Amino acid sequence: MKPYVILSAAMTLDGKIATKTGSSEISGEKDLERVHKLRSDMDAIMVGIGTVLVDDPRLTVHKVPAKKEDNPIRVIVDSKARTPLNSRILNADAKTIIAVGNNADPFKINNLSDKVDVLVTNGEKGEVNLMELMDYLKNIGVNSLMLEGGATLNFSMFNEGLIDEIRVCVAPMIAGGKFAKTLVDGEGFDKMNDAVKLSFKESYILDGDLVLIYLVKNFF
Ligand SMILES: NC(=O)C1=CN([C@@H]2O[C@H](COP(=O)(O)OP(=O)(O)OC[C@H]3O[C@@H](n4cnc5c(N)ncnc54)[C@H](OP(=O)(O)O)[C@@H]3O)[C@@H](O)[C@H]2O)C=CC1
Ligand SMILES: Nc1nc(O)c(N)c(N[C@@H]2O[C@H](COP(=O)(O)O)[C@@H](O)[C@H]2O)n1
Repeated sequence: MKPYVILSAAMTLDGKIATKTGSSEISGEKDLERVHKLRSDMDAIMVGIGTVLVDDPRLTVHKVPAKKEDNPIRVIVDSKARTPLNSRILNADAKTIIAVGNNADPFKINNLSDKVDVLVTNGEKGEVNLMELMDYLKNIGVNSLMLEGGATLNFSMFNEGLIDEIRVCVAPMIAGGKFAKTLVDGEGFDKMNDAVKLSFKESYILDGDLVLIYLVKNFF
């Protein structure tokens, strides 16, 4: 069992979601309003620890008028419980769940547990078991989940067949750089035959940003 998962991201025309230094202000204001309306419609929003460490995101609805109850549950994929204790995702603006692996330091888990919910999962190599996490979320009533990156988590989620839809903003910019993160990094697939197949749904322009919506076709 799993929630319906929408991958949401902004990238430059050359597919980068951040520069090599981690700078990632890509969407224009209108596009950010679109993203935040989507956040308010979703039950939960998920990012990887890489994104938390670089961006210190809030993951709340703050670009359009909203009440505290409009904020989705925040879910962090953090196998070693590295989330800094002063991170903004630990504040009281919304419920937060940190998913860790079974080798995470119990002391770090305890510190995080004082502030938010911590879920210990059983990934084979100590990573967060994403299937187990999806099952847990669905069981607590999360029917829709917005995946907001980053590049490494996006690949794992595709690799495990957990993404249903993609909504991406393509901004009229080129960032370049072989060390800049792209929409999907991770290990990548070996053969193009294994690539995730998509079906085009919709596109439109928001103040120069191109919004593309695709459905994922090949569930296995
Ligand atoms: N433009 C945009 O729309 C967005 C841009 N970004 C940018 O992306 C960058 C961060 O991306 P990235 O560095 O790839 O980090 P991610 O946010 O993708 O986090 C990846 C980390 O999550 C942890 N993790 C635990 N279990 C898993 C698992 N099963 N699969 C995958 N990861 C797992 C790993 O760390 P560990 O082993 O320590 O647990 C891994 O290194 C930042 O620069 C950020 O600004 C991010 C989101 C959106
Ligand atoms: N849609 C979108 N456009 C961009 O240009 C972005 N840089 C991002 N980044 C994602 O949003 C998070 C920040 O959220 P808060 O404003 O702090 O709530 C960031 O961590 C990325 O996940 N998204």
